Amino acid sequence: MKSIVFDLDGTLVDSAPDIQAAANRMLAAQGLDPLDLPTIISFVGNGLPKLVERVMRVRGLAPERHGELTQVTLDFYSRASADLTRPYPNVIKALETLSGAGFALGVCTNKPEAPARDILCALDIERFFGVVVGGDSLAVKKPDPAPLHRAFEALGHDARLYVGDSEIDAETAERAGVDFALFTEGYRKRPMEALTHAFRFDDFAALPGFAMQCA
Ligand SMILES: O=C(O)COP(=O)(O)O
Ligand SMILES: [Mg+2]
Repeated sequence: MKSIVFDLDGTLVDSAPDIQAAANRMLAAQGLDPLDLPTIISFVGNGLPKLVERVMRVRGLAPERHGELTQVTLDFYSRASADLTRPYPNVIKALETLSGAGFALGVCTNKPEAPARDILCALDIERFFGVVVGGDSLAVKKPDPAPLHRAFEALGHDARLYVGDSEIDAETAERAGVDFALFTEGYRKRPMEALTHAFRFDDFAALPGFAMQCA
């Protein structure tokens, strides 16, 4: 039976509004103007430390303060990681269908593991997942294939599918040697044709049919 691992931000959940709120609270604490949602979305993908680095660069903050301001942003985010974050339409139904059909499910995200787990719990979808690998769970992050390998190893099945929304996810799947399904409504920057994928979908209602056909 097949195992399926999901990316989190821009794939299972639209989380950018809470990420934006945390980044803007950090900026406000420095007396700086907020950033709009499209700008924040363009900074998501390589994990929270990288997002803070990008926010600092556009607001002219000294790079030496990166460690401190990453912690400030993470503290704000940890206190409110699921206030505005919602699953995309039909995500919960798809997870129910897939787990009911015997698929082993997991999460591999570049978001730090603690807020990733908090979000899954707050949205009551943690029960579907046998493993959660975060951006700080290992020494390396996606697009290094190690976090994805770790997730699939924990699920313990051979046939493998990774579901994600970004160029980072497509590259990670390619380097890990697993099939990739692209959710087209997330935070991708390049045209969907530019990303290697076995399947693409704009509605989670379409995913179980594809997964079952290749299981
Ligand atoms: O936290 C990020 O920057 C990206 O997270 P994701 O890997 O779940 O898309
Ligand atoms: Mg993503």
